[in-house]
Amino acid sequence: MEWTRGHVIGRGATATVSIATSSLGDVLAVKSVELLKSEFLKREEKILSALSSPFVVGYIGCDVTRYNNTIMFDLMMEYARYGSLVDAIHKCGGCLDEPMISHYTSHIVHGLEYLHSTGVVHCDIKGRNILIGEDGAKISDFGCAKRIKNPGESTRDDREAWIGGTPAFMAPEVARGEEQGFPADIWALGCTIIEMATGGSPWPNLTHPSSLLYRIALSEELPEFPAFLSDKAKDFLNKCLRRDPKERWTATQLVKHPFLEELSSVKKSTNDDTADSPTSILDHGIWSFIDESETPYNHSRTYSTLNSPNQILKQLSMNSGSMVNWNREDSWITIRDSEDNNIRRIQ
Ligand SMILES: Nc1ncnc2c1ncn2[C@@H]1O[C@H](COP(=O)(O)OP(=O)(O)OP(=O)(O)O)[C@@H](O)[C@H]1O
Repeated sequence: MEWTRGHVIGRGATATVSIATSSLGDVLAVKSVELLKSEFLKREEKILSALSSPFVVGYIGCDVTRYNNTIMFDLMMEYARYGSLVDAIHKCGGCLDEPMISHYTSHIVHGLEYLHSTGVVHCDIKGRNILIGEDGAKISDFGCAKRIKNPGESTRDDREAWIGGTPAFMAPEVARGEEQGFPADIWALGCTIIEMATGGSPWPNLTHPSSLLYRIALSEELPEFPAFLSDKAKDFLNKCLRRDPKERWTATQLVKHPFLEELSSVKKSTNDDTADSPTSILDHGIWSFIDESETPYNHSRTYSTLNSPNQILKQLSMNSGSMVNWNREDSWITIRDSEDNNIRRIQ
């Protein structure tokens, strides 16, 4: 397919997204990265190309092109003209009202139900990774996603053991480096509902990466439920934000929750259709941020072999390998391991 690159519409930690037009006049979005650094985008392309749902951004194709004397790998997708859910939150004055939250949540839950039924864990659900198109919200950015081959089995291969995502949206078991399965996406969905309701982080008082990870991993706390939400909405949040992943509702259970009953027009059919330069987290001296005198939160039996929050944070770092990068944009920091494909994002 012939296509022409237009202006930039978004920049992530790894890629630049531009608008483009096809020779047939269709408008599309093209996510591009230098071919030599395209490992993550190729992996994203592999996962996205196998998906087809009205609640997931549509895959169009991929290409290798020359741009400004650089060979680029391009992932072509459906163009979501209203940008991300974060853009929608800003446009609505900084937070969404409950009917809008219910509306978008319905789409995201249906998207998760579809992904999980195909064995895909998204691993980075948050407002920035939900796009808004003509027909509603769509899950995008599969750069952290992974396939679980045998969801019912406890044995996991190396890929299934990867831990990734954005710490403010990380489930406790993920923050502890234990596992990242379907329930982790449900926790992140709960955090995204809080993001829609407040326009901010689910953990607003924790801006420091290590404090955030300590709190999520080791405390018994939950993010605060926004007071203005109805009992139905709070009950929905309560089903998502359970610290024990086994107690969280599945996406299939959540689609039937009364909080989403308002939804009438959701299509359920299958669709055929400026970041800073990355620098090493070690260069930033993250471990010097960890105050030995910081009070450890309650430890549970699951990580009894670890006797201090420092060890847990160090284990998280080791899980992410040696080539760890972070990248600030809109206050988010993304950390990736280019060798083992492990990814961390820290707010
Ligand atoms: N299909 C699309 N239609 C419209 N805008 C898009 C589309 N895809 C991405 N964008 C815009 O580009 C931004 C960056 O895209 P994306 O999150 O996929 O990149 P990324 O490099 O994986 O980001 P990060 O790793 O930092 O989350 C999005 O937040 C959104 O604003």
